[in-house]
Amino acid sequence: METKSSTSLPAKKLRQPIVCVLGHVDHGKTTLLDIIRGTAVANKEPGGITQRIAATTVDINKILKATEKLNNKGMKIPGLLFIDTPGHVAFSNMRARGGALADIAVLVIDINEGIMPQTVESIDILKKFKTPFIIAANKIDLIPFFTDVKTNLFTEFIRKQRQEYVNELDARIYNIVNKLYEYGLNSDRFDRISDFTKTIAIVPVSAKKNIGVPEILMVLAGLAQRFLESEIEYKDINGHATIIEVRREESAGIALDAVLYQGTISVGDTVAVNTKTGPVTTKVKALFVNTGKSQRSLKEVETVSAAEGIRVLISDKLDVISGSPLIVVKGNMEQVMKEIEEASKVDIPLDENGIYVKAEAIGSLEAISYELNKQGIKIRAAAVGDITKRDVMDVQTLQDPLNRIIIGFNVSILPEAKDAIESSDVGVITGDIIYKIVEDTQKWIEERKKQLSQKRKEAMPVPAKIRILPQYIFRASKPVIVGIRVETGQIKVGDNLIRSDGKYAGTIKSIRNDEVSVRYQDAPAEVAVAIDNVTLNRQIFPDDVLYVDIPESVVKELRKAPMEKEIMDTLEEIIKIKRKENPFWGTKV
Ligand SMILES: Nc1nc2c(ncn2[C@@H]2O[C@H](COP(=O)(O)OP(=O)(O)OP(=O)(O)O)[C@@H](O)[C@H]2O)c(=O)[nH]1
Repeated sequence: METKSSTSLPAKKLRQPIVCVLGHVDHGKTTLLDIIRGTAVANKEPGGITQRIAATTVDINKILKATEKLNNKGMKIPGLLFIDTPGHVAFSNMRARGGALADIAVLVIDINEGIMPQTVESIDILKKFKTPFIIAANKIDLIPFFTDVKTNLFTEFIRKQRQEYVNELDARIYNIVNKLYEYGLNSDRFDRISDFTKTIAIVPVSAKKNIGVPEILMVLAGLAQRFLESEIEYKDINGHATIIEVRREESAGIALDAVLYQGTISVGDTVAVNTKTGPVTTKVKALFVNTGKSQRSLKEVETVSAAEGIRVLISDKLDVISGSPLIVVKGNMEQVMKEIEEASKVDIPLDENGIYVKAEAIGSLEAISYELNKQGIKIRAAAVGDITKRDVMDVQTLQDPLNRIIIGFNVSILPEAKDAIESSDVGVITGDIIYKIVEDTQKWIEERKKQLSQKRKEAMPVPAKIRILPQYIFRASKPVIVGIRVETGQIKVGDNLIRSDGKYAGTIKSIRNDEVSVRYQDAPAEVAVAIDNVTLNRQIFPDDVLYVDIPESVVKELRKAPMEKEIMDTLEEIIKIKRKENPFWGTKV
């Protein structure tokens, strides 16, 4: 028998773990969330959901009741707080303590469709934030041989299914398990897991038929209190919240819908928030929370403790940035301001040669940038906000035509920017689905590369740099035939070559790419070329770097109609070579 000694620590007071639901479009995030929150009915009423604030509590008593037939002993959490906006973009926009606001997540996967692009994006984001998650394998009612059973428990439901159904279900689960393994994740059906720290739990559910929700609650609660105890310990400190939505209400002024994730907030408190012009303080005029009973009305309160969805009426008309923190100031102004600035920093690797990205909030800016980077697309600048005329004008002046593109994720194009776009060669791609934007951007870049190459063919010589590949020497003279790598620019039949000391290095007689004779070849590529008027190991050598000779007469023109950055860099290298002999080379018209 366990006896409590007088020295044992008092049990930690836990706050509700904050839960976010993520997943691919149409896999059932909203339906599942509705069932869990018990808001399915309210949601169908017009405007029903709009009256609610940011997050919904599922009380521990409700959880205990739903899971009473399962082994639900020892639940210490006061409930679960579900963020009302599902999706990985919302998830990454909601920050707290330099990480994600949500302590834990439910990744919804349509069991019949498996892993889809937004499932992968969700996994990427969950990994990045190190957020523990479980998988709701949804739509199990669409699996062949399904028999409707009047129960909400998956555990009971599965016992009453035919063997054919059980096999079909397992086959689908193993599909998911195998696919997740490719992403470096170990997973299994929740009732076959012994160590939840090492294996991600897959809970089969039907949101539509309300099967498996008790198990979802059970696994979530167990996971949270076992592995997140330090994170979800309630601390009696100044209130910390994350703003989810900023409402500008004519009569009441500015209302901030937020999730209070730590400490306490009261009417009359001074709070710090981030605005478009930097962090400022204001006062709490009024506070509201969701009422437990009706889904449609709010309750005015004097004070609230974490974790809770709150609406904060503030006393000043401020341009508050959503996704940013709201922190109660209690004689620690400097530290609070620092915390707010820290939370507003954007963490995106930038490159001076890259594209421009805009998004509605810092989190989504990072999410889209991460996915673009993953595809090798570099980013020059990233900012929060709609696409303005100024953005278009700035991008228009960039040297490299491949950088003249603006990506807008969940933002609008302002009217005057639209005119500017029409009268420029700036490409604009907007949307609200990350993988579509990434695909469209790749297409745009390919298309522009083609156009540029086409233009080059029609016009003047293009600066290019090639390297002879010593392992592909086919003939040493009359003509030299060697394999080369076109490193930058474009070579064409008839181009004269020079060495890096400026000496003549022959003329390209022919180009073969994969057994096919071509007149032009763009970088990057490896091709065979025949070079006239030189002998290998006399004027040119294996491993030599050679350049296409550019007539002085076209230098100015090339600079006026700039091409991709790497080609312009090659032009500069050629100019340097030429200037060793003639310091004024390329300065004349
Ligand atoms: N048969 C079946 N249909 C389901 C189930 N869950 C959701 N659906 C249906 O799937 C469709 C998409 O469900 P949603 O809940 O809107 O999916 P979502 O992931 O929130 O979609 P977005 O908000 O568009 O990203 C709807 O038609 C639902 O009725 C389920 O368990 N079984």
